[in-house]
Amino acid sequence: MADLAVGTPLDAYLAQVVQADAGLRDTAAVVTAVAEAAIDISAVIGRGALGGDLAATGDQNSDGDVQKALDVIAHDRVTAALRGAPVATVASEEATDVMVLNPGAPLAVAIDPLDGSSNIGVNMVVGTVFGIRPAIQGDDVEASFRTPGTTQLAAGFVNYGPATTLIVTFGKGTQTFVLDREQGQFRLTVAAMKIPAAAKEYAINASNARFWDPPVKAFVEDCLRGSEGPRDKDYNMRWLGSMVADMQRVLTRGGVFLYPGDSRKGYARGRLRLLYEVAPVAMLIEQAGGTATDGQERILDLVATGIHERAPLICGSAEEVACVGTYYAGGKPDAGRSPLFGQRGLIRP
Ligand SMILES: O=P(O)(O)OC[C@H]1O[C@](O)(COP(=O)(O)O)[C@@H](O)[C@@H]1O
Ligand SMILES: [Mg+2]
Ligand SMILES: [Mg+2]
Repeated sequence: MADLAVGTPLDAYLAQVVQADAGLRDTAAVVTAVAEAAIDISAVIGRGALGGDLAATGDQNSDGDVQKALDVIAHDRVTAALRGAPVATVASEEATDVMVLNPGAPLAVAIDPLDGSSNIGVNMVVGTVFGIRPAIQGDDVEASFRTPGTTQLAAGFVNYGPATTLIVTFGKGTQTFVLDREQGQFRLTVAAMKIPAAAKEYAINASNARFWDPPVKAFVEDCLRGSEGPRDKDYNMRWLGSMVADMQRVLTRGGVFLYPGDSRKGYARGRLRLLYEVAPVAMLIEQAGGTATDGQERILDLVATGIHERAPLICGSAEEVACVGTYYAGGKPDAGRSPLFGQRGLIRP
């Protein structure tokens, strides 16, 4: 693919993707559909409470989360756009079962229509996540989603932040586009995102520390010990309550994001869902030179047995993710001897 100038419109970029690989024509059409829905959703979010209470609660979704008005608005906008694209089936966070849109169409799409729902109503960053796979035809509508993340033809997310951005990959690097509101289109700003291998920033919800598995406790403990501990460097911490927001930071400046399994009821495999959050992000991260595991296994090799199945996610700068892996493999000193916290670790009995 030719180098692409900053400012290249999304449709011109997609034309080059298809020119380089005609087999991606339908996939590019799906990205166009998601981008068009995202422009609408961005306008709804940009009006805030002037457009009504976007945080108004309704029913529960299949994962037990209370749906907010914006969850449903985003779900309706994205699925309506996908109905006009070559999409056979959709697995959405906001629909209990697989949705059949266009029987016989070539693609299956997993979507988190609105990621970061706890940020709705407080003017914080939220997003839309998608992963596109070949559709497996036949009566079993879930079959297309019981394949590993390596079958994804493309993946991406939109961030409704100070700028509305689209971060996408077709398996040849990870690109960033920004919504040009005057032109009403996304335009290229980064042709190939690169995650630094080393980092000094970690993202985890520290309020769950007492529930974490010992390797995670030990890793975070050593981050807290900073240059006085085995990591031999001082860390910064971030947790934005919105996976897509944390991921744009990790993709842009490195770091390690952790949503591990923990001992809370229902959280043995963490909180994030494999098909429409973890696998799309894993493709973006790997295509930007990072790594993504569940602590031990490569995320993109995992196969979901149910469309709302959860998976732990440890991803970002390769050296940091590898370091977490050594804790899972039992290869790190017991931080319980930490001089910083005496015999009792800060977060371990
Ligand atoms: O509230 P917690 O446990 O810190 O979890 C925050 C995580 O939950 C999520 O909001 C889950 O996604 P949804 O909002 O789409 O359900 C992630 O975006 C975010 O990283
Ligand atoms: Mg989500
Ligand atoms: Mg969601």
